[in-house]
Amino acid sequence: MKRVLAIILGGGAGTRLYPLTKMRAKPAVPLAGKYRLIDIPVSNCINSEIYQIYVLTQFNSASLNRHLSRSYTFTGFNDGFVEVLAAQQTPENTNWFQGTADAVRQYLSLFEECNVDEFLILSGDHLYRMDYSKFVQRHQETNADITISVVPMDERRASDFGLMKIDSAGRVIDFSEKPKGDALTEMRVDTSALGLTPEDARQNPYIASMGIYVFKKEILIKVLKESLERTDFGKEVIPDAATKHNVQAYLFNGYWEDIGTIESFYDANMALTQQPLPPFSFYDEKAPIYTRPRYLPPTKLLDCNIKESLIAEGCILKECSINHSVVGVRTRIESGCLIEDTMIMGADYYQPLAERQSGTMIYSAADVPLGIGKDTIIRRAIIDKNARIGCNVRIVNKDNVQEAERENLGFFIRSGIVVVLKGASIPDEMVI
Ligand SMILES: Nc1ncnc2c1ncn2[C@@H]1O[C@H](COP(=O)(O)OP(=O)(O)O[C@H]2O[C@H](CO)[C@@H](O)[C@H](O)[C@H]2O)[C@@H](O)[C@H]1O
Repeated sequence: MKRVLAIILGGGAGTRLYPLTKMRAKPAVPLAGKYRLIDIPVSNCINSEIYQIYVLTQFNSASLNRHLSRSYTFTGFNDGFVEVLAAQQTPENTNWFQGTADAVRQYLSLFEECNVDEFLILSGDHLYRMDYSKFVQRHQETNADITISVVPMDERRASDFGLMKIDSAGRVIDFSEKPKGDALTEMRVDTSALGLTPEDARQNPYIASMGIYVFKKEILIKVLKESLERTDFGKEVIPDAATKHNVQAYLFNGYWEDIGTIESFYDANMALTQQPLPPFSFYDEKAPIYTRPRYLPPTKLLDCNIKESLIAEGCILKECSINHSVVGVRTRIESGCLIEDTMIMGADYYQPLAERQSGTMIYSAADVPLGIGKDTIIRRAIIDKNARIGCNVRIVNKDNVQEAERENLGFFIRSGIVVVLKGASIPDEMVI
């Protein structure tokens, strides 16, 4: 796939995943204990032999650059790269990216210079494994101007997506972005035409866009240059293109989740612990998900009771119970803790022993040692990196709150899930 350039949409203002995006660009949000969101589309590209990859982000965080430069260094024998392009002020443009199409438009002159035939536009917040070479091949075979990857969708979630109608040759003849009410019903189709069984077609009567596209190079340039007021692919560019160009649908058969909200991100991480078969597995020798090599020591488990959980490398876990949880790199959990239905992202460094011991007499929240202190109970939470959680803390959402912003206390509650902020200190005995 030498003649394909991948452009990954790495996130706008980052409000949907806030507070995980408080201190980092969305593609740098940690996933599954040792990866970051950006590892998914980048690994899919590498496994599909696409090595020229740009990542568009609204802001350029140090952790994203560090991660990409340490993870994806291609050898000098090919022209591969993974590079971040951040929204920037220029004399011609003083605005941030106004939407997905605008983000691509602002770097169009750079993309125009690339010696490729197709642009592959991807999202930075999806969990799936896909061979893009089949997607591109289908695009070429149908001589499409644009090809949209699609999945069948059920009634409950359909209005969160761009929906389409297609003709018998797979050509998109109508596209509606996130329709509601009558407009939603109007987009119902018989998906058995896509090869679904009658039962599956009844349960999934919509064709949803995955928000990932293959564009012929000249078509992307044309549609972005012809009407500058169109700033979003799903809302404006694609619906308009469907009336003028050969826009094709490519059916993706496999697990795919948009994990761009706190709830869907949490659910996707929890689903990784599902037994016997999680819907997505990081273990696939033929198509691995890559990340940064860290050379961490093996995890130490001292008399722990662990069920249906993922434990990353370099952790030290003492006499604790962990159930249905994801525990990230370098996590330290002291004795007597109970962790359930929780994602702990881990730590970026080990705290020196002397510093941890000085924390045995805790005078302020800042003195709480890194990790999770003795006898603490955590349920249905996300604990961001480098958090310091004291002893005998309860993070259980005791009042069953759905939404709360307690930034000064070190946590948020989003969709009933407690999110402890990166680097936050939660003092001994605190109950959330
Ligand atoms: N200003 C910006 N700069 C850089 N990146 C940005 C950006 N704004 C958003 N992004 C990124 O672009 C991707 C698409 O995000 P959007 O919020 O625009 O679309 P949404 O996911 O709602 O719908 C889209 O994806 C769903 C599938 O999830 C489709 O059904 C629907 O038609 C399609 O519009 C995400 O990865 C997001 O982080």
